[in-house]
Amino acid sequence: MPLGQRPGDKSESRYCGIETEFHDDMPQLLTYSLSGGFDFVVAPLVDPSYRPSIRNNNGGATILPVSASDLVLNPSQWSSHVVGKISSWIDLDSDNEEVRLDSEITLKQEIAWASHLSLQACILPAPRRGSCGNYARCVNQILQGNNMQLWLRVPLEKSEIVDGSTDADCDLTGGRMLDSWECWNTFRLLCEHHSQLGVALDILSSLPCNNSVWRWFGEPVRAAIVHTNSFLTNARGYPCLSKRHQKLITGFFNHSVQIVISGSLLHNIAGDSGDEVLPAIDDDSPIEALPARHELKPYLDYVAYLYQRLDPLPEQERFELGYRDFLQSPLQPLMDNLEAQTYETFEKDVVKYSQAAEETGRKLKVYAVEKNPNAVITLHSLVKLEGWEDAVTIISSDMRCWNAPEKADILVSELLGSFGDNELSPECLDGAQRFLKPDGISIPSSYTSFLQPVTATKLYNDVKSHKDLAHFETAYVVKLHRVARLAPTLPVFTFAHPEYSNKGNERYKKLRFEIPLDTGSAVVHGFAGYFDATLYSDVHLGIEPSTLTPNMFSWFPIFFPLREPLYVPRGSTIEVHFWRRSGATKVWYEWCVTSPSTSPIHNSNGRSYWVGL
Ligand SMILES: C[S@@+](CC[C@H](N)C(=O)[O-])C[C@H]1O[C@@H](n2cnc3c(N)ncnc32)[C@H](O)[C@@H]1O
Repeated sequence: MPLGQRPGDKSESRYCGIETEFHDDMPQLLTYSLSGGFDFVVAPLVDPSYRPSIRNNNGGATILPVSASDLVLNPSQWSSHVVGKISSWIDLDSDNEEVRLDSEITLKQEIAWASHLSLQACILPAPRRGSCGNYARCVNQILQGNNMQLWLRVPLEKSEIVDGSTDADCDLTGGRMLDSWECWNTFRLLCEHHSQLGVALDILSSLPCNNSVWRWFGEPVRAAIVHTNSFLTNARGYPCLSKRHQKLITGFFNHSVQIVISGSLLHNIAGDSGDEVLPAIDDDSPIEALPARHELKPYLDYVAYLYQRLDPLPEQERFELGYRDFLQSPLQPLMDNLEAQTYETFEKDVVKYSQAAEETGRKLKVYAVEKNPNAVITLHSLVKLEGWEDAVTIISSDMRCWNAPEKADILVSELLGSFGDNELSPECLDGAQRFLKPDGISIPSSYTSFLQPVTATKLYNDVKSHKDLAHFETAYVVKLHRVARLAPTLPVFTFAHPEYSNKGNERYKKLRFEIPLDTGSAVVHGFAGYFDATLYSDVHLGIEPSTLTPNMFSWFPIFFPLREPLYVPRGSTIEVHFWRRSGATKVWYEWCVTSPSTSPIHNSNGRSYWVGL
């Protein structure tokens, strides 16, 4: 039973699961959990006392002691209501060879059984030590030949590094406090960022600082396992969460992370009779109705309350849902001719036009210069429709080569891309300023691009799926959602108009991003880009996050990927170089990183991505 109705939210985060112990009557366990309101169980599939070597020592091939025959549920019930929990005793990096071998056999058997049952995902136990090479090798091997999602369990815990400690062979459950993100990062590096490898975060009573927590939102976190001991008690004795926990859970809802309740009942709620009878999962199910007041229902109710309390998604967000983290090629309005439906989308963005609208009280004479012959036809119809024939003259020409019959007071243009100058506004306006009076002005009068480093596993995997260099050296327009912004933006290139100096439009900028110390270490998959434009005087318009113009949807951010994810140790500075370069027929960007490690120069000579002049 989903947590509630939220218009537009079709994401996984509507569902809440429960972690259970091994139970040899899976149908009963499932009925109890589902009729208690949970949507799925995270359950061990095999008896935890099972050890392959003991079976072998006994000399007989016994069958795997599983929690239930596959026949007790149909495949769609298994798939939608059960997430497999791999035996937590396994230790693939143990010094004890027997434990190690038993662990490997068990892991493979359990995943094979889970695949047979059609489960969508299994949760892997947290690595027991910092050095987890053999565990990762086995998981990586499984990932090569299986469609199953594997979610590595890691605690969301404090990230202070004890002086002098090393990662190697440090017991994660022991006294020294390690950053659990490091453990995850090592594991996924060993597994080459496999797209089916995700994270299940254990949420405990204490939370690390905000920066450390929020870096997880760029990682493939699939489940948040909230322990009953992280709940506080309200005045009526019911479970509730601290403000910080509430904010975190809301963040999970917004990022399609499923909540799983784990642990035992720690709240003594007076008056809960527990004698309700609820129906079984569906009519043709073999599962019988049972007395079903689940003892952890108060925790579920509280999570549902947090979900239902969320504001409805604003209409714009709903409209943009399908674009979230979806890579698009930037438009090339100069080289290509835009289509009617692209213009239609632009024109729906009222905010963009109202920012520039001005009541002059003067009679205006307008030359509308458009190089797209198809758009020119539309413009003629529009002028007729509006009765503007006396005021507007339509010119079908490229502004760079049109010979204006008279000079203008104001040059109004709309040539900006997500990164400001990336649709070649500088080149077009330089060409057009010939027909501006010496004291004439341009709207916009200037624009600046901005960049910031981001963790964006989903985008990285999407770029990587093309299996070529060119896609790693291309900029994409994308509605960023599952990303962690690791530092405030920094300005990159500024262009002002009219521009009478001869400095040209090539640019170079070196940027240094300081990652806050309390973030801990992080990984950078690329750089998010934005722009801010000064239209005139103090009127601005843009998508730079700290100053963005509300309710505007014409521009999503731009994303410049890195060929290899950049590991950024705690307290590091990221040094990035960006170039805007041009040739006879094209303009392009090149970029690289020189600290904390060095990347190749991306898109050298515009070999992979360029904008046509
Ligand atoms: C971003 S669109 C403007 C959309 C328009 N404001 C609307 O809402 O429909 C940029 C327009 O400028 C035109 N354009 C780009 N470069 C040009 C140039 N050098 N000369 C004339 N028109 C140009 C494109 O064909 C396109 O129609």
